[in-house]
Parts: sequence; C-alpha cells; structure tokens
Amino acid sequence: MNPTVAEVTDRIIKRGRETRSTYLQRMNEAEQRGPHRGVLSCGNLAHGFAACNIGDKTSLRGDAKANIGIVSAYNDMLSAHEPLQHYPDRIKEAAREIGAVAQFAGGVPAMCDGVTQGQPGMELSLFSRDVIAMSTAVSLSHNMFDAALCLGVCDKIVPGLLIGALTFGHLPVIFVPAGPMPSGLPNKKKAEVRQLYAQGKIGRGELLDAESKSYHSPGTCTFYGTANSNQMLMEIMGLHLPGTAFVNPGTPLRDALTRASTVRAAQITALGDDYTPLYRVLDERAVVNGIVGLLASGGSTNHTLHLVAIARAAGIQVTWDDFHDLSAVTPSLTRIYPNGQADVNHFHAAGGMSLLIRELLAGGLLHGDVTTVAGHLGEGLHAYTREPFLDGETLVWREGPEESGDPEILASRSAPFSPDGGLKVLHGNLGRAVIKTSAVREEHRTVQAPAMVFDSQDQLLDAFKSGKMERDLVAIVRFQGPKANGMPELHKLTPSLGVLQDKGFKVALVTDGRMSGASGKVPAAIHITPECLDGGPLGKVRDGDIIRLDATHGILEARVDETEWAAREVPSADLAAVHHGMGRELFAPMRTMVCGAEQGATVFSISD
Ligand SMILES: O=C(O)[C@H](O)[C@@H](O)[C@H](O)[C@H](O)COP(=O)(O)O
Ligand code: SF4
Repeated sequence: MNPTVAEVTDRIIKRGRETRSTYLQRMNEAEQRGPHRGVLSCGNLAHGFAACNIGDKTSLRGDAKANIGIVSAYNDMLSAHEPLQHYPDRIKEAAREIGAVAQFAGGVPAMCDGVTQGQPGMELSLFSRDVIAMSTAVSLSHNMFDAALCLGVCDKIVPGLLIGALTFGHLPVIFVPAGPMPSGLPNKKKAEVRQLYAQGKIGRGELLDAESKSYHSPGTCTFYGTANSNQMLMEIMGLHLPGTAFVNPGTPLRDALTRASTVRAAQITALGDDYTPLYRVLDERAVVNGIVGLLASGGSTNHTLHLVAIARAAGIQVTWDDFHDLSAVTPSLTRIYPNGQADVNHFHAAGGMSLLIRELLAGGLLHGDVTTVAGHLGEGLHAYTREPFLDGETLVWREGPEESGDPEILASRSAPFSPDGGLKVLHGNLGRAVIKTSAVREEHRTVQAPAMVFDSQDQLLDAFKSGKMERDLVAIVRFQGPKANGMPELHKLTPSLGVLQDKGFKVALVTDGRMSGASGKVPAAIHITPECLDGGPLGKVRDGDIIRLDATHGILEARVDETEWAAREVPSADLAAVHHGMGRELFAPMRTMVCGAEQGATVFSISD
C-alpha cells in the first residue's frame, strides 16, 4: 500500500472515530429492528401493498421475501436520466422472476446543470443535492424494504441519493445508471464553436447546431464532468456491479446489468446469508478509494464538496488536505475531455474502469480489501478488474484487459500523463481554495495580474462583450458562495475567458463559487472559503490589486500592503435580487443553514 494512501486513511479513521462510531451504532440498531416491514402494523402493511398484484401482496404479507425499494431520479430534462423511465417495470419483472418483489418507493427531483448553466436555476443546483437526500429518505421511510436500488446519474443526484440512502445504511443499496449517450460532435469542437460565438463570429443558429450535435440523444453527456465522475465513484467505491458505469443505454448489456443489479440486491438482504448493508460498503477505505479514483481520472472539482458531504453522512470526516495529499501521490492516468480530446466512450473502449482499477490496485493506491455489492464476483475491489459481457443471453464477467487499448486516453501507471492527480489546495490571504490543473496547460498554471472584480457572472460577460477585458487579468467573481446565492457553477464564463487566454493574455478566475466538472483550460481557484458573505477576505479585493495564483506551489494571494489589507473591510452585498424568482425564495432556510465549502456545503450536520 502506498504509504501516503495508508497515512491519509489512518488519519481519516482517527479524525472521525467518534462520529463514525455513532453512525455505526445507529445502523446496527436499525439492523436489529429488521426485517423492516415486520415492525409495521397490519394497517401500515395493507396500505403499503394495497396497489400490488395478488402475487406481490402474497409475498409481502410475510417477511421472508425480499422487497426492493426503487428510488428513481427519472425525468425528461436530463438526457442521462430519460432512459430510467422504463427501468422500474424491468426491475419488478426481474424481482418477480426470483421470487422477490420490487416497489417504486419514490421519485427524487433532478436538475440538469446543462439546462440551468448560466441561468438563475443554477442557484438551486447545489441545494438540490440535499433536497434529493431528503427525498430519498422520504421514499425509504415507508420501511417496507429489505434493499434499495438508486436510479440516478448526474451531478447532485448520485451524491444526494447516496447521502439519503446512508441514513438507511442498514439496507443494501446498489446504484443503477443508464450510461453515456453515443459520441457526437467532439467536445473540443463544441468548445471551439462556443468561443467563435462568444467573439460574435457566428450566430445562434450555428451554435445551436453544434450544441445539438454534441448533446444528441438519451444518455449521459460524454465529457468527463461530475455525472461521469459519479459513475467512476460508484464503481470504485463498490456500489455498482462491476463494469456498469459506461455501458450505453438501450443496449442488451445495459438491460442485463439492470436486471442483474436487481437480482444482486435481493441476494444481499438480511433475509439471506450474504447480507451486505450500505454502511459496511461505505467506510473510510471506500472514501479514500473514491478520492484516488477521482484524482487518477481528473474528475470533477465538485467532488471536493460532494464526497466530503457523502462521507459526513457516513460519520466520516474528510478535508481538502486529504485530497491535496492524495493528489501528490496519485498519477494522472486518463485524458478525457476537458482533460483531453477523448470522451467517456473512448475511455471505456480503451479499457475503462476495469483497467483503471487494475492499474491503481497494482500501484498500491487503492484498498483492495473492501466490502462491495459484488462479493459474489470476487474478493473486494479485485472483482472490479472484471468486466461484463453477454454470452448469448447470459450475463457473465471476465477479467478486463491488462493493456490499454489507447495509451493516449488511458495510460499505465508506469507511463502516466502526470505523476500527480492535478488537484491542489491553494492558501494565502484570500482564504483556502481548490484548483484542478489537469485540464490547464503548464504555462497557464501561474498567473500574476491585476484584479477585475465582479459581483456576478453577467457583469463579467458584459465587460467581456464591451472589450474591457483585453489584457492580463485575474477575474474575481465574489458573493457566489453557498450562503450568498447557493454557490452556482460559473462555467458559462469559460468560452469568454478561453478567448482571452487564446489571445495570449494571462487569465485566471478566482471565486467562492463553483465551476463545472466540464470546465477546464482557464486556471480557476474556486470554492474559496470562508465565502465573501461570511466575511471572507476575497471580498476585500479591489480592481487593480495584484493577485498571484500559483497552482504549482499552492499559493493564492492579493499582493497588497499588509497594513492597508488589514484595514480594509469586506463590503456588504445586496443580494435581495437573487433571493427571489425561479423558486429561490423557497431556499432561504438552506442559505442560512448551509455550512462552508470545505465541510461539503451541506445543510446536514454530522453531529445530528
Ligand atoms: O459539473 C458538471 O459536470 C457540469 O455541471 C455539467 O453537468 C453541466 O451540465 C455542464 O454545464 C455541461 O457543460 P456545458 O454547459 O458546457 O454544456
Ligand atoms: S451531464 Fe450535465 S448536462 Fe448532461 S444530462 Fe447530466 S446534468 Fe445534464
């Protein structure tokens, strides 16, 4: 085992010893109270199966037959979730075939960050993760279930489903995705067309044509953003069946995996002899495996929030220094857009998750001795070096490739794209921030330039359109933290800042807001904590201050005379205009309760 991975794991275990022990005690108590529908009154139970057919009713009257609760994030707004609409019927059919039952326990809301990117709706996006967690709990609180299947893929949905399911950690839980859409217009070409539009060189018609060729059918968008980082995480944390992450929707293999996930869920309930509750799968080693997988694959910066919040829900305490220290020893093994030209379909074809896990296990960078939902397919994480295929109609697993099909997309640990994972924590007199450098060219990783201060992304775009940004600059977009306006992604700024960078200007973005997992080429110091509304020093920066962002040495600072800097006040902000409209008025309690970015920007507290 790599000594740093071992040391970080130990310190996470030590840091969370008390909260983890409280969590486990609660889960053990819940486990003892099972089988769960057995504690319901006749009235409760009759309500619970009133709408079932006679076969399911008969199965549910006793407590010997497994009942699987389906929690689904289906809607037509996310191309990644559209295929899920047909899953419940297939799951119910697969359950009945093995003498079990499946019931649709509840639906959870799901926001497409692509539809809301740059729009007011994006200011609900991060909070929607915790709403999804609560909705998952509402669904499972019927307490009719011996296991759960979570159907979801995208950004805040998988983290929300997992946080919610962790409050039912005594249940076995398997995640069931729909897979990526087939490759369309290459993501890099899409980004180039956007920059032409940002410069006024093409019209909306040409832009929409390009966007529609990139995002063209059901399935997850093919860039390596937060959604596909989620799929990687569910695999490497042992919450998918092996090889589930990147099989395309509407294929026989996809359907077979959905059915096999159903069968597996029924096999690992407390009613059988292979009981595998979620709380045993999601432990400190699984969280460290998740962070290592995120770093090795150049995954989304949003997981410096979501993985922290997920860990907290399991009583585990993770800090950005854990990410930072693991990044220093985790080689970068993939180049998937925005970290390269390839997309997740190309990554999957080059060897995908089975080869990535094989390489990281062989490098002593992953804990192999973990509990997963696929214990029947192999010991611990070693089951995940296997990949599924159809032998006629039969789903089987075989060892995945030992060599990459394309070392330009998926490298071996002996010849990585970079010796480190490209995620850094930045320190200085502006607070703590994270930056992902895996998509930033070496020559752009240090920027020292005058600040241009904005209180919204639209203000920045107006300045760009009026030609006021044609110079070296550090764009400060402040009052974008969770308490201020829900910590939106500011990915809409990427094309404009990319144009300035391509013109040869030294450009960087510094904000207490977020960027998309799909953001890349422009250096961005994000998630600054404390946020401006909490008195964070980022609020003190004025136009013209010299700002230094040095991703190599982890520095982010305003080079202002110390006495002057100490004398400056953080200005107050009039945010009334962004606290109404598009439902934002309903989220005031969450803006008040939400904790800081480094604690996961969540409204839930570990000590609850
Ligand atoms: O974190 C992420 O991965 C993003 O939120 C992603 O889900 C979002 O949809 C982007 O906005 C898509 O990229 P474009 O906006 O460039 O299409
Ligand atoms: S990846 Fe992003 S844009 Fe694509 S469906 Fe998911 S949330 Fe929407």
